[in-house]
Amino acid sequence: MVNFDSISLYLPLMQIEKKGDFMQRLILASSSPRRKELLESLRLKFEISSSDADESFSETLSPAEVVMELASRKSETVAHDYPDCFLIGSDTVVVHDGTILGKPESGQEALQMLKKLSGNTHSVYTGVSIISPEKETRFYEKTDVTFWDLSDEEIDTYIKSGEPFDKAGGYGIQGFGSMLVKEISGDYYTVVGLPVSRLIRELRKIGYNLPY
Ligand SMILES: Cc1cn([C@H]2C[C@H](O)[C@@H](COP(=O)(O)OP(=O)(O)OP(=O)(O)O)O2)c(=O)[nH]c1=O
Repeated sequence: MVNFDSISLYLPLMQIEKKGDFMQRLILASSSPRRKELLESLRLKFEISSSDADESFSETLSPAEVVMELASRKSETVAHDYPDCFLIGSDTVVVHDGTILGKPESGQEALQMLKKLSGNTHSVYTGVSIISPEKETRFYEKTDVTFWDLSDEEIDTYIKSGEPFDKAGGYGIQGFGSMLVKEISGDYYTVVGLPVSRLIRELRKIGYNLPY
């Protein structure tokens, strides 16, 4: 004799379990339009939650530690709103001659930064934190960027374009700032703010179901 009550209870549970397998939610904890575009390029479904994490850091940390620490703060800030999800936080800094350069807050600061970077090689560090339902994974990537010798006029024109102000080191390699760059060594996407090919490998390792 078949017990219909137990079947009707059992079936919906199976469906929920199966749905759960597919529906791992991916959240990008960022207000950066670049990071959104880069994650879109991976053809993954994700949601955005901007994080208002404090971005101050201790001078005793290395650049790699700084970017991973700030990336963690960003993913942790939104984690309580998204239990059981996969959350990504990321942070980028420029390092010139041992000094960490964040985003310039004025034209004067942008000028100082770009003068330092002119004719020299600097490193761009991007840290990533992924919080999965089980654990947190952190990593960073570093890319070296060499600038041409820049004239005062070039720097002035670039600052007047407005591009430096929301970008670490005061430039954007993906925009008008491309004219400043002579060569790079490392992943281009680390400079733009999200090392996507490493990210995809780390997501796979921690059990995120990729569609490919
Ligand atoms: C060097 C460089 C940086 N950047 C950007 C990447 C980052 O968005 C920004 C560094 O600031 P971040 O603090 O890393 O990021 P953010 O404030 O823009 O976004 P959120 O914290 O919400 O994720 O600089 C470029 O877009 N191009 C470049 O060539």
